[in-house]
Amino acid sequence: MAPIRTHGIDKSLALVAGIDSSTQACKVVIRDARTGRLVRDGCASHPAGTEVDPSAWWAALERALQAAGGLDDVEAIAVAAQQHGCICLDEEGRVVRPALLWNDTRGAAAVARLVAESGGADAGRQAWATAVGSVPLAAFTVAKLRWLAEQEPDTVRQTAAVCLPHDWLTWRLAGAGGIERLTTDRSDASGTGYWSPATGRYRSDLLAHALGHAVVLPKVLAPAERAGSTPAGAVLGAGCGDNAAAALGIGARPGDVIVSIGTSGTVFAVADEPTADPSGTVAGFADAAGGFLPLVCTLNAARVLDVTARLLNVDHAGLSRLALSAPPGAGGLAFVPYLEGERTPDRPDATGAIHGLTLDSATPASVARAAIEGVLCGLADGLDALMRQGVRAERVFLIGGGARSTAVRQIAPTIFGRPVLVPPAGEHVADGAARQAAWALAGTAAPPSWEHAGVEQFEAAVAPHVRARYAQVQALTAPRLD
Ligand SMILES: Nc1ncnc2c1ncn2[C@@H]1O[C@H](COP(=O)(O)OP(=O)(O)O)[C@@H](O)[C@H]1O
Ligand SMILES: O=C(CO)[C@@H](O)[C@H](O)COP(=O)(O)O
Repeated sequence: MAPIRTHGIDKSLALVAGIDSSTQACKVVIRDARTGRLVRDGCASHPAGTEVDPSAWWAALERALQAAGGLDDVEAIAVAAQQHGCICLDEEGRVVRPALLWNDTRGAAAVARLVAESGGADAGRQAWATAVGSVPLAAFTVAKLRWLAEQEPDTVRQTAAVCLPHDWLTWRLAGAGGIERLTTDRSDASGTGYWSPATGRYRSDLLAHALGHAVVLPKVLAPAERAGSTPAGAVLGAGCGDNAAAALGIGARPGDVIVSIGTSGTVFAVADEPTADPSGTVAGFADAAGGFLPLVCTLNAARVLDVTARLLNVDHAGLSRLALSAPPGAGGLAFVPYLEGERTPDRPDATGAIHGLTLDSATPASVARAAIEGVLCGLADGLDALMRQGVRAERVFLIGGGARSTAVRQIAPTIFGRPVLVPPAGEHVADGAARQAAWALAGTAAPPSWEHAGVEQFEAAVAPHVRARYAQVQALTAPRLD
């Protein structure tokens, strides 16, 4: 193993950087590699939209790094990023078209056809779950490739390599080079739809069938393996998907379930065994520590809270106050939050709805409470689906931007029917990437044990009528007009 570069200072002061290139923003934390102590941080926003030129992510990374004081004294770096995003590169490593993101639902029909080609809809779902641990939906990279094959033959002709946001940023940090130098990790590879967490191998045949020809794919690195180094000599960790990074960031262990309310809503568990759910509800992902990360993802989470606050002309604190002033169940109001279509359940063309309006329930407080309850009910359905896959849920953590909301913290246990643990507000995804960087730097068998500040536990009486009401109306939504 290469000796740790210490720049002539005490080895215990080695710094590592963790990057979270998520949907809405790029966040950087710089931490002490040994203790995990936060030294400095930075953030920069990303453009809106479901397709984004990766150069915008690079520009945001540069701004976030500058805000975080740069990398000159940093020994190792790792990048976590939004999963699934499809970046097509040509032979020279040039980006062929803007990346298609996880929340771009245009490939829904194309991927349904792809799945059905494996023996019909039901047999196809079983075949894909067996092959790659997941039934691909519009979010998956393979769905985007199939959509491109149907819609953009020129793009497909130019495409020589396909990679994900964290792969591309890591490759750029390493100074780019040829497409054969691209790397990824198990967690992000498992979101492509053409890599199997159970076998640890690509299914390049499935990719070639979707796209129409074979391409260069990033080498899949082990959790603590190095992806290379920056031109300045800092070690590059393998990087990972943002959900896997969050698990590493909060030090989750088997038996833990994490509910994240970010741009996406996710419910996922650290597990010792892979899953293969033929219904397509649970994605059978890998984690960033050598295990597995069965996951349910919804398209509508923190931004539902953003938009409801805007609708009610309040800020997030105001939304919390309003929501907590209404009773559980919001006087019969149920908010189905499918504002961007939905991934779980698979309803890409759905819109949102508010049901149960009466003269009494039509109040800002009821709308605020119903919006929060609606987001949480979708995630509670996800937790149930995980448990049907045999996942243990001994502790439930709540993280992501939405977990900063007092109302979300207090209402969550009424919906999940169990206490929820909330770590101190922070950038848990970037923290996980930083911990992975420290692991790659140390070259040890296990990641460094960083101290985690105390979690806060929220408990409340379960309100089963809220989920019952939501279940009654959840399918009653209008399709999009466009
Ligand atoms: N106090 C709060 N209450 C509710 N939502 C919040 C609060 N603070 C931030 N958010 C929302 O959380 C989201 C960002 O969460 P984050 O987990 O960082 O998302 P991502 O990783 O997808 O970029 C934004 O939509 C933001 O408006
Ligand atoms: O698609 C998924 C998981 O399968 C999303 O969780 C993305 O990884 C985006 O994450 P955020 O930007 O919401 O953190």
